[in-house]
Amino acid sequence: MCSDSNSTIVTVDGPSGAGKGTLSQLLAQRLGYRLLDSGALYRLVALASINKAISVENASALRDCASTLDVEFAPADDGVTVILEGQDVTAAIRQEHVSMRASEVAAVDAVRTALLQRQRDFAVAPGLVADGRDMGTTVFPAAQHKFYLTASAEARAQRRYQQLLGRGESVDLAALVADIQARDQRDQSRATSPLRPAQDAHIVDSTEMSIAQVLEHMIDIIGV
Ligand SMILES: Nc1ncnc2c1ncn2[C@@H]1O[C@H](COP(=O)(O)OP(=O)(O)O)[C@@H](O)[C@H]1O
Ligand SMILES: Nc1ccn([C@@H]2O[C@H](COP(=O)(O)OP(=O)(O)O)[C@@H](O)[C@H]2O)c(=O)n1
Repeated sequence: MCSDSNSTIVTVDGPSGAGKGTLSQLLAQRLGYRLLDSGALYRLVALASINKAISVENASALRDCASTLDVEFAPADDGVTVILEGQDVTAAIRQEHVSMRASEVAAVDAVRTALLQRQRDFAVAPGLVADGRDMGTTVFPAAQHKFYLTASAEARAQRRYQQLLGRGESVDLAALVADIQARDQRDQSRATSPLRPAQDAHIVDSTEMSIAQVLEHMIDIIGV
């Protein structure tokens, strides 16, 4: 199942704005584990499909796009630089229209299948923190520690709003709430690997918790 059986896997799934990326990065640093941002892979397929004018109905072209993605994740001072076909797309893949397209291409079966082994290959010793929607259910069902991070839709939209403003993107809060609801709905209702907690996941609702509190709670559960 895992590409390296000496790898301890921690999965962090949940809806948009729940804090998965932030907490996964902090956990990976604290534990000395590698990080998989699986959402970035779906965002890359989305951006590549926009650049190549591939429609979301064209499953075979999307599959080809996903299976031939020429991507590099390069460590940087402020996180990770994402390079697609030689271009730095770190900021481009976080734009709101790319988020929406990502959830559309993520509903295409052939895209999910094409990305499966690529995600599993991230597992190396001593461990991996995997951030996404189906890490604990489909990609790493045998993971040792599974989390499902959530928060109220209002809190998640507010967090995302502040985050995008901070990056200098002009955003409309009402439109953002609608986008997040549409993505949640699409992610939860798709046929393959829908967003839902794994049976053995710890559910953490961070609506009333700070980032530091969530981190300590997760570390307590992992028991290190
Ligand atoms: N518990 C929390 N309290 C306040 N802000 C948070 C909390 N968790 C995350 N955030 C902030 O919310 C925003 C979205 O978090 P992020 O980790 O990108 O979520 P996700 O990966 O689940 O979409 C970030 O700006 C992050 O700093
Ligand atoms: N494991 C994953 C990760 C992301 N995705 C899709 O990719 C989109 C973007 O994921 P993301 O994790 O970068 O998004 P945010 O939670 O950061 O908003 C999601 O809305 C999902 O549709 C998925 O289907 N499966």
